[in-house]
Amino acid sequence: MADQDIGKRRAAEAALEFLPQDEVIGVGTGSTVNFFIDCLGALRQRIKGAVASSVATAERLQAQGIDLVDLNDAGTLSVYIDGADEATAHRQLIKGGGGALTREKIIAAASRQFVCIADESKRVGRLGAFPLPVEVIPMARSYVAREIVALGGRPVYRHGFVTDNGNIILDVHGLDIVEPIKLEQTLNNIAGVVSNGLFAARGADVLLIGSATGVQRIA
Ligand SMILES: O=C[C@H](O)[C@H](O)[C@H](O)COP(=O)(O)O
Repeated sequence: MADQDIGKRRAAEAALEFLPQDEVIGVGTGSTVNFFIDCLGALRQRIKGAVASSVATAERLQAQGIDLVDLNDAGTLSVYIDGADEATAHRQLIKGGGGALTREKIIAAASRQFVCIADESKRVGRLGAFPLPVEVIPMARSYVAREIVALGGRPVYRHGFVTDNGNIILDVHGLDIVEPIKLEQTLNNIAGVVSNGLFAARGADVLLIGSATGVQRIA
């Protein structure tokens, strides 16, 4: 197994410590979370079920025999486990490489604790080298792209990709993100933007960084 996958798996295994007893948990999307779901299968009796942040995650959870729960029926979740594309020591994140950012942000907001799992390649000093995903209502694509250019970004349309919500993604390159909370709000205020991949105002509560040598916990 490649070192990056070893790091993902170690972080995923470390997140099992945060599993509550007899409660519904939130589960994110991506290759790191897939390691977590695979471990969760053996512990499925311990939880009541899971709220999935994507169709792909829902299918993988079901394959492990884990009951799916609609967020509207779940109330506040005690814990949400998800990965990231970039993470800082302040636990601020870029997410959405897999296009699941909006449902991820909703579930994170509805959870008391957000545990982020990532391999060490995701750790950055400053956010923005990874193109920032922005989910946009299809008819607003050109308008939103122009507004993003005015902010200094270079939006690239993710061709052929439709989110689980029926929207499109603009991946924004060239942003040097000095004030992540401010930029997160500014992007959200553009008409037609559904959400963006900055998890800054509400970052992770716990960050588990896995590597070939172990897991670093940042809380
Ligand atoms: O939309 C996808 C999610 O935000 C993922 O958590 C993120 O892209 C990280 O994915 P991976 O674990 O595959 O690197």
